Amino acid sequence: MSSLSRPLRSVLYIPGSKPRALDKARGLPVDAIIFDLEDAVTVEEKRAARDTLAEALAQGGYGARMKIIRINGLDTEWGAQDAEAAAGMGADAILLPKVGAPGDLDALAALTGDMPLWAMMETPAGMLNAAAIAAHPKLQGMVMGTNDLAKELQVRARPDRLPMMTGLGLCVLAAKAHGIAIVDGVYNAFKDEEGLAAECEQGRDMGFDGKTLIHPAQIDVANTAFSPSDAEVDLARRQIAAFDEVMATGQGVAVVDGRIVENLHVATARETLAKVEAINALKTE
Ligand SMILES: CC(C)(COP(=O)(O)OP(=O)(O)OC[C@H]1O[C@@H](n2cnc3c(N)ncnc32)[C@H](O)[C@@H]1OP(=O)(O)O)[C@@H](O)C(=O)NCCC(=O)NCCSC(=O)C[C@H](O)C(=O)O
Ligand SMILES: [Mg+2]
Repeated sequence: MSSLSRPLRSVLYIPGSKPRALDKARGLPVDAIIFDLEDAVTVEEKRAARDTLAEALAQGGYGARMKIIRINGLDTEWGAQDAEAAAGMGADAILLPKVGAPGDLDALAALTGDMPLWAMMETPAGMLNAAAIAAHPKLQGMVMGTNDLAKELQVRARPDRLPMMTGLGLCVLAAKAHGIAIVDGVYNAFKDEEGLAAECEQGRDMGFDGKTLIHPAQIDVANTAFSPSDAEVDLARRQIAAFDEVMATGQGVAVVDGRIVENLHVATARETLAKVEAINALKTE
């Protein structure tokens, strides 16, 4: 399944250094896991985390969840060895932090061969170069790094994320223009369900495929927010049925709930139903 066709509602970071969390993740209802060797791992644990992670992945048990390994930057003492090791761990993709330009991905690809790549979008240069980064032939997905971005931009945290909007919007545009996946940044207050739900809804409305998470308590909120609601599914079915009906009479526009339905709306409706099917398929795998 390509990154675009698989559900990415909930994407959980797991520190590669924590065997208990690595084990727990085997039973968590997440769509994807980011096995982290970067910020969630202390300097002292960096090398050992690589081995701990390799063991956990060799043992398996992560089912249909997408497996992404976040390595350290290639400008660090661990990056190159992380990249070479990660390429052999059976993951679905390798995620490079702080991507500023397509050349950063070329450097990674030279170490990881045919592995699909993902990019952390979390620097001002990354925002300005988002379109060129998204166009990289090996790139299959982007992850917003809103903590690093806030630090670099020296902005204040606000519930409406206004200071982030330009960057978030540029990255969504870039990902959509190049047909790759894009996942929103983390919500740090992991015990604040209401705040998380509001931020998930904002991300969903902006076109993100899902949310990156830091704690299991955040999974249900993200899965709900990024799944089509019952009302959306019902509307999609009625739009398709109404459009089929008018088409049979030689017309190209139907009306449902007082709004026009044309072939582009039917395409969106079909995507909604396909998403539900993909989510259900994940549950049964
Ligand atoms: C935030 C935490 C440090 C909290 O940990 P802890 O105090 O252990 O939480 P709990 O006691 O509530 O944990 C309950 C059980 O859940 C397991 N657990 C906790 N977190 C995870 C997880 N992420 N994945 C899997 N399992 C998890 C615990 O092991 C407990 O299990 P059990 O003992 O069996 O009951 C901790 O949640 C944590 O470390 N989270 C990850 C932090 C992280 O990954 N940070 C880096 C990513 S964020 C980032 O870098 C984004 C980006 O780059 C940017 O710039 O924005
Ligand atoms: Mg970061």
